[in-house]
Amino acid sequence: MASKIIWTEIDEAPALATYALLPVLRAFTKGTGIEVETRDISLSGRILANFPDKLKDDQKIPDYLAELGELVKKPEANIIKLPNISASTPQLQAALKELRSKGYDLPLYPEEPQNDEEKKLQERFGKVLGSAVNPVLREGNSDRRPAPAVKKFAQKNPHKMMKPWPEVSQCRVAHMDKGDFYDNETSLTLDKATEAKIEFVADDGNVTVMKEKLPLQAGEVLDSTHMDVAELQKFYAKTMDEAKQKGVLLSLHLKATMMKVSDPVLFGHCVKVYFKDALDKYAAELKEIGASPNYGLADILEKLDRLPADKKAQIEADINACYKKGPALAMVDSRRGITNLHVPNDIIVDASMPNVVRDGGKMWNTEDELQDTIAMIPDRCYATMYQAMIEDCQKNGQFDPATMGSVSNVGLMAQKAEEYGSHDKTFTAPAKGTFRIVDASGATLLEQKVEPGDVFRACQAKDIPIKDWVRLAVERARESGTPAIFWLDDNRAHDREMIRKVNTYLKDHDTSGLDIRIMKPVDAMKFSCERSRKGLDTISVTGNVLRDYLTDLFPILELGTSARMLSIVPLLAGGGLFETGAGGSAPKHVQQFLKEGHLRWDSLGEYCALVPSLEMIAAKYQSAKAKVLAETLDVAVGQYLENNRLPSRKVKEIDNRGCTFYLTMYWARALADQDKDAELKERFTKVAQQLEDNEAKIAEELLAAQGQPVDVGGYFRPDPVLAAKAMRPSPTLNSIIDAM
Ligand SMILES: NC(=O)C1=CN([C@@H]2O[C@H](COP(=O)(O)OP(=O)(O)OC[C@H]3O[C@@H](n4cnc5c(N)ncnc54)[C@H](OP(=O)(O)O)[C@@H]3O)[C@@H](O)[C@H]2O)C=CC1
Ligand SMILES: O=C(O)CCC(=O)C(=O)O
Ligand SMILES: [Mg+2]
Repeated sequence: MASKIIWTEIDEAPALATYALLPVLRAFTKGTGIEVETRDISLSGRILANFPDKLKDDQKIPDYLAELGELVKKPEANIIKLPNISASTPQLQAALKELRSKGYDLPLYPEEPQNDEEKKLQERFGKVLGSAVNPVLREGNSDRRPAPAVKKFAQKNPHKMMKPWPEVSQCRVAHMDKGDFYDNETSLTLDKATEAKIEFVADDGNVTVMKEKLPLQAGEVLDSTHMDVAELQKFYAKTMDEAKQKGVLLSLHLKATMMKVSDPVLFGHCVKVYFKDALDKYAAELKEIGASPNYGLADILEKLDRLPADKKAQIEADINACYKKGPALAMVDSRRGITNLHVPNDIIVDASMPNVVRDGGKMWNTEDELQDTIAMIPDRCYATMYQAMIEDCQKNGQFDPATMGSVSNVGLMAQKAEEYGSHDKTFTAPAKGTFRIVDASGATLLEQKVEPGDVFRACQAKDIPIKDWVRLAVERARESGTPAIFWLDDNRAHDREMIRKVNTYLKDHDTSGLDIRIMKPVDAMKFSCERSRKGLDTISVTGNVLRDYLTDLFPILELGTSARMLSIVPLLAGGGLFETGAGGSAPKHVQQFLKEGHLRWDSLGEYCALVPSLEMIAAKYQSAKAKVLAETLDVAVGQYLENNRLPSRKVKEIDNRGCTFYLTMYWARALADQDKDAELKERFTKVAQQLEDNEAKIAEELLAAQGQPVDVGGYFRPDPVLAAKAMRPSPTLNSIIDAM
């Protein structure tokens, strides 16, 4: 059987970086029996794969995501997964616009479907919206941590992004104290398998089936909950008053990309409350032009163009009056006047809250200065642990990356665990009534009484993944000799079921001498912060959402970016999914690249992910060559760090292309210097020599490419020829690599 690495083609900065790195990987693995194949799972690729009927033959592409979704269930899976866009509606619209302009005859996305046909079309697009990729590929739990060399490097060369916490800080996390998902949650563990359905029973007795088939396994944990939107609006209004009165910034932190059904609605309510005067006054006009607060203020402003000029001006003036009346909003881009409420995917909580901590409890104001913010995270399931960290900083000051210990994570993720698999079970209540989950016998398993507009959701966590998660936690605790803390809250219905399971499954393992505890998220956060400040490491063992949040939070503080994390998904079927870093696809990096030819993306995550991927081939196929490649790449990564070849943020200094060049040179040198494989040694002795002899020339050629705008022929679907040209601007380097 061929040993194959699948490299995912994705979006934005990591997609550009791939144009530099992949040719190197292919050249290095040539003749070793390792094949490197790509699969396009980018947003644009997924759109095209979804509409073959609308495309010419030469425009069609296969549904690679579905193919990889099958592959991850097989033992031979070995996939390098780079971060991809989880598209919010505005991102989908932008991608569609680009594709249509490139001659792909795709239908428009109906934001507000008017008939059955449009509804069907919306559903079809729904497949590519939001976090459409990760839940399909993540058929395993998550092991995210800094590689020892990376952590050591970060302590020796602490990043300079940390700002001090002020003596007096008005920063706080504001959350609801009733009516949120946390408050309303009910949960149970299935004692036997059944095929359930979700129904909505209106108070007038009318029953609507919301989800026809909900197969449930024995032993799985099933939850239901809802967000009371009247309480949510009250909460927003109250917090806005508080921010106004205290003279601090107001910010909202949600995850509208991943939580694609619930969070745009939660976001929309905030837009509605903040701009209430204007939106209420012109409700009829806004409806007519199809403007929805759920897509953010930017979308509303754009659609105003559909109105006569005087009406547009009136509405704009009224919107501006809301800014005067309300608290100052945190800005995403103060120079362009883009606020926190403009676009739902601009404030993605896992990435945005760590920046608040990093910046001393502040966000940017309209003057382009940092200012204290009240950070609204409506739901208490996850808000309170952020507040615990903020309090820790207010008491003890900023964390010190030079000395702080690491908080790594073992996350329950497999088989669409918990909230991150709830999109097809999330509904907005059409009326006053009850959502109920009914089993095959007609008995109600769980139910939620709701008011119109409330957001209902059901979540599942299957038993096999939970067992595997506990196993992985014990294994990590044993291998690292580090305390492992299960972040579970016995005040949450779901977590109570989980605690029972954890206690049961821990008994399957030898835990003697290990420090394994279960703590509430707030206490676990305090405990982990305290240890980290003392330079001690701690493993957080969490559910899917905290996995996501904590693996950005601590790495951003410790390493400057979560891109430097090792992010391994040991698949349940025995294969491996190697994610590159724990962050996203960095749209800002692309903007900078297009403007001034400097790509500040750090591919360390990609370099690091390749090591276990090659190790897996070595182990599975007894490939001595793969083993040597893995060992030498590990050495090269060490050299890359030791010699500080990380990308600069500034134009005309080393960028992604230079970084990948140095990694290449160090890797070649390590292969030349090893003695386990004579063939590789011979081959790479020459290559290493060539690269080293030409180091100055190559570095110069790479720098010379910077400083002017770059055209890669598109944002969501760049032209591969132009992108390759832009990302491989050194003829000297190219000739060495291409001759291999
Ligand atoms: N696994 C996945 O597939 C994930 C996908 N996403 C998707 O990514 C997109 C952007 O999300 P967003 O929340 O802005 O998060 P990002 O992680 O893309 O960006 C946040 C910031 O983190 C820094 N950063 C991230 N990766 C790197 C890297 N490799 N090198 C250097 N700096 C890095 C950058 O800081 P600076 O600008 O200061 O340089 C960047 O602006 C969204 O569409 C989202 O859905 C998000 C998370 C995970
Ligand atoms: O899939 C997504 O939308 C985001 C995933 C993510 O943020 C993570 O896994 O850290
Ligand atoms: Mg994340």
